[in-house]
Amino acid sequence: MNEYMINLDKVSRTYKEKNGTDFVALNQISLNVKKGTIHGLIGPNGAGKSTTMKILSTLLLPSSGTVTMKGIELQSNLNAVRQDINFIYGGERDLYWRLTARENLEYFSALYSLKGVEQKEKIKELLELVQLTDVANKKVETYSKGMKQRLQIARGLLNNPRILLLDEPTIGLDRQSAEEFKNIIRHLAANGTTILFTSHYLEEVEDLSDEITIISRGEIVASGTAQELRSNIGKELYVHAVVENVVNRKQAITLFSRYFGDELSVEKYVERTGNVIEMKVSLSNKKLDDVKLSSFVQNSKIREWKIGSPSLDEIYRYYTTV
Ligand SMILES: Nc1ncnc2c1ncn2[C@@H]1O[C@H](COP(=O)(O)OP(=O)(O)OP(=O)(O)O)[C@@H](O)[C@H]1O
Repeated sequence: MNEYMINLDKVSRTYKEKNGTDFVALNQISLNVKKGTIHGLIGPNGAGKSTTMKILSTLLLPSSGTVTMKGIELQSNLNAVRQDINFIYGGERDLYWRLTARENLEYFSALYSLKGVEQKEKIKELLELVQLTDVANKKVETYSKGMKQRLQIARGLLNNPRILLLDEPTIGLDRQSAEEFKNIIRHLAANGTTILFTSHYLEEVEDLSDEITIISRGEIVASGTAQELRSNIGKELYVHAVVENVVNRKQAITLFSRYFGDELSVEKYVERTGNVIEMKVSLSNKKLDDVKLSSFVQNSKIREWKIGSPSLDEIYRYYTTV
């Protein structure tokens, strides 16, 4: 049996631009999401996240490549796949504000042919899960953003989906509402639902995801657990230094190289503001000696430095900074 609930194999998607030319929004992306895991998809604006989510939620067909969900090839089995997936977009779309939460769920459950006792039971169960039982008979327009978003989850679970796709689900939520939302997501994954979500909140992505994929300009640039992404770029050491009075990037790198020689393996992320160069370098030598490092710091023009593992934000910038 395929352990992957979502599998994209060399999937591309092209959009026609107004001037008639083709724009490649996704370029041969391959991605696997294991059953019962939470997978975060991150990338800059325009990277192709929503396009990926739309393809998986069957709203958009890929231009080429193969999409397999729960072991079934998507393109020729749309109905079979649709039964077992659902998607939730962030923001406040997809709900009828003049209706109560219960009425919304009754309406949407009818679309899945749920009726009678079965429908009643399902709605009761979901209202409890998202903690809206007490306000179930109030109009949605009186709800806070967090409550609306929890109702969206309930809506998205009406068909007992085995795969849940969430596009920026916590957008606009305050910390506490986002926390409540994440707890529901964790609960669902623990019960076997496979979850793929996009977000621009990297802290949240790291907190929630079993695996993370970084997409940039329509291509997947990294994928794995946060730990794997970390070790891919930084081995054990990661130096963040602010270098002053250095004329250019090359000279800043030379400063590091003079001390660390071949151990200096990556110097991709460098930002310059005035005459301060902020650089993050990974060093291949895991047992970097403290004496060597402090002598380096004293003798160079480094103003601040710290050693540690790269944060997801640093990993993200490393992979998405051109
Ligand atoms: N219908 C369309 N027609 C033409 N180009 C499109 C269309 N939809 C998306 N694009 C382009 O495809 C690229 C990928 O868009 P997509 O919405 O998938 O990115 P995204 O990663 O979700 O970005 P964001 O974080 O801003 O939501 C962008 O350059 C976008 O302008």
